Amino acid sequence: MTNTQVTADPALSFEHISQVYGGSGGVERFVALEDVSFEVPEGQFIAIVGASGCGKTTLLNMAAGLAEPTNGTVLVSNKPPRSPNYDLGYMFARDSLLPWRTARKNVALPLEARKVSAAERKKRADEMLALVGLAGKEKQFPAQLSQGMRQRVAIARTLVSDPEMLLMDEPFAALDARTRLRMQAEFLKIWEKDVDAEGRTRRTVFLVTHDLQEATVMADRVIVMLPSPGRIATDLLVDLPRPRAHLVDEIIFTERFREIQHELFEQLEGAVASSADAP
Ligand SMILES: Nc1ncnc2c1ncn2[C@@H]1O[C@H](COP(=O)(O)OP(=O)(O)OP(=O)(O)O)[C@@H](O)[C@H]1O
Repeated sequence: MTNTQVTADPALSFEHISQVYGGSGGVERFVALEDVSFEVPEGQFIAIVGASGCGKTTLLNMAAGLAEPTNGTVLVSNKPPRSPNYDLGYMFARDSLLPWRTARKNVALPLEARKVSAAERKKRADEMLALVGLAGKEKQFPAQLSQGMRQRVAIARTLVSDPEMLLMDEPFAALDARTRLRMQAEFLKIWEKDVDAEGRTRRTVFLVTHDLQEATVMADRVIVMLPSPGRIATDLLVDLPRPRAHLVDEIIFTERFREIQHELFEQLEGAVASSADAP
């Protein structure tokens, strides 16, 4: 089940990436990433899991054009990453909504940067809010919404500009377990519906998470990383049915789900054990 898929035209590619901090001026040398290579085909949902400090966010920042590797090449749609890149959508743990803006105006924010007209912004923001089940809440401020609702506003904002790729860093980490599972299902419902003429999902997703269940429930493929130095331990295809948004509550109790969790957990545990053994 190890994934060795290489496509002619990947949405995202990391080639022999290393990231080294310090090593001069008395600052101790620290290898954050060592020879990390993988490609993400267009439309794939990939999750990166691993212990704290193994370089997950650094990889995401490289894709966003916010960090440059010490060595190696990162390509986004076959081009060097750039920032800002309006073809990318971002989602983080904290919903990062602006408290002084209504739900509608928060969702419309990425469209302002693109100079979309006010009327069109309102129309598209309201459509997205309806899609995430928040019709009628357009004029509410974040403080007037529940945490789950605020996260839905954040999903709507991420998708409103129709980005080709989504970069998500612990997007549901701030939610309680029940709400998290519901938001994962709601996100999948929208993402799985968004297909091309051949029925393939259109949008590539790069998800960084600590949560093995979240990775397995949502992704097509999971990469487990080891820390010190950050490197790939395993690369696993998740052969659970798609679409699975409507199955999320059942899938987590299936035998196959448990097997995948077990395999990922063993890799992660191995990582923890090997770093504990290190001098
Ligand atoms: N500017 C920097 N200078 C020195 N070390 C850094 C710098 N940025 C990141 N690091 C180190 O690089 C390693 C990887 O960081 P990164 O944030 O990518 O890890 P992560 O896997 O996302 O961790 P977490 O799950 O805790 O968010 C960490 O050990 C971090 O301390």
